[in-house]
Amino acid sequence: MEKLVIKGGHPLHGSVKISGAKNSALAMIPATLLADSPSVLENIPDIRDVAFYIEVLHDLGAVVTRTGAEITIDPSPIRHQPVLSQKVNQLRASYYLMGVLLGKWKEVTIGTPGGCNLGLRPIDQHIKGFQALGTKVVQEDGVLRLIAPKLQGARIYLDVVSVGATINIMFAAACADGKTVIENAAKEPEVIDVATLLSSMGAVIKGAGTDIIRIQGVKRLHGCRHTIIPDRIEAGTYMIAAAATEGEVLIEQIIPKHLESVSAKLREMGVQIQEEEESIFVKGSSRYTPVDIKTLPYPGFPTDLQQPFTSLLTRAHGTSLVTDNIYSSRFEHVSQLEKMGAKIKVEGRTAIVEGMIPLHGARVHAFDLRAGASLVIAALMAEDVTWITGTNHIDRGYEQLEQKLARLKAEIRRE
Ligand SMILES: CC(=O)N[C@H]1[C@@H](OP(=O)(O)OP(=O)(O)OC[C@H]2O[C@@H](n3ccc(=O)[nH]c3=O)[C@H](O)[C@@H]2O)O[C@H](CO)[C@@H](O)[C@@H]1O
Ligand SMILES: C=C(OP(=O)(O)O)C(=O)O
Repeated sequence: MEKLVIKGGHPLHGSVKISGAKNSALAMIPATLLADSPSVLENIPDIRDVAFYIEVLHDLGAVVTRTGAEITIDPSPIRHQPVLSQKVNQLRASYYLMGVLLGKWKEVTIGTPGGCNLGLRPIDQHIKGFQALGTKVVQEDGVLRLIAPKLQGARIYLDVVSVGATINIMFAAACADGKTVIENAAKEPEVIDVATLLSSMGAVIKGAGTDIIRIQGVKRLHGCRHTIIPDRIEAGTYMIAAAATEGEVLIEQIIPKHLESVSAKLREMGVQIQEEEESIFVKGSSRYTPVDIKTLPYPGFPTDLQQPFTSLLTRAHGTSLVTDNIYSSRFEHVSQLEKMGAKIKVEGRTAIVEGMIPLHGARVHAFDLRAGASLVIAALMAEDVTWITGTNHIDRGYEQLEQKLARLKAEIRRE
């Protein structure tokens, strides 16, 4: 089984360039199918989820060409057919094909989406939105069939703040007749990024980045060129890793504003954070104050950095609490961190993390993407060697992880 082998105890030093945002890319790749001419997406991250999505588009008949971090997607040869491949079940963001293909053909038959196993991940708010736009939904044997003889704009209130539902409804609404209003919409930077792409394609969208988004449907969308925003979760992971190893790292090609909640928590612990226009310099320390983390929709602390942050908290001088308000059972990393010596107790949706615990190397497994990131950070902190399996999860979301870390003077290799 493929594994990452990490010999810890080296402070990270140097600079790291952050790739394009996974969660923008995974919405934009399908979004290009809404157009009637080719689109070019720049700053596409070289990660497994993107490769998978490109394969799904190939299977549908689109022509996708890739040159470095740029992909061109020509949707014109795409055929109307059910999307039932295994790939759909392995990719959370395959749910975006619902909104896109519904917008394009007013009908879609699709397998249920996969992605990280974080406990229950319902898509009832996506469905509620499609239904409000006039869609009939039938679910049987793990397959969803959505049919809308006509998509009609509507007022939709989301019961939970959902990134996926907000974006998916924007896709269908961009092609509906009349005006749609999404209330209690997600405000994540990736939602704004996708709205910007759709606007460049000819859609009429106002309010992205606030909790009320207004979409005026249009008859046709055309191809465009768009540069994806930097991945704030990848950036946050390197910030945490720098702090955890008492390192000094310049995180480049980022939007510091997107990381305010992470910078604030690191500062509260005693990490030095210096923000520039497009970079953040992180300087670790040998003494950290314990802090409490509560994950919330943006601009709150992101759930996707909760697991990596937990590894750092094992170094704090006291006990910290980590509460995940988005995914109540996102604690698959805890049993593995315990193998490395961590003392963490999970009570409901809260992990109680004991500090001042030196971690040691062990054989551990990444059960999901960010659990993998948390184990990599723990391994960088540990004195001796750690073997991490489950690299397929880590590769879903981190471009060239071992190369980037090796450039920061980490001792890491893939076997
Ligand atoms: C591909 C992608 O962009 N993934 C991100 C996206 O996932 P995803 O879009 O799946 O996450 P959501 O924002 O939809 O989920 C937020 C919360 O709402 C709940 N919910 C969501 C939809 C729904 O119909 N019903 C419902 O109850 C979820 O179970 C969760 O508790 O946002 C999450 C929250 O920031 C991130 O962790 C993921 O990295
Ligand atoms: C949960 C995540 O991804 P996905 O929604 O694609 O499973 C993540 O990026 O941490």
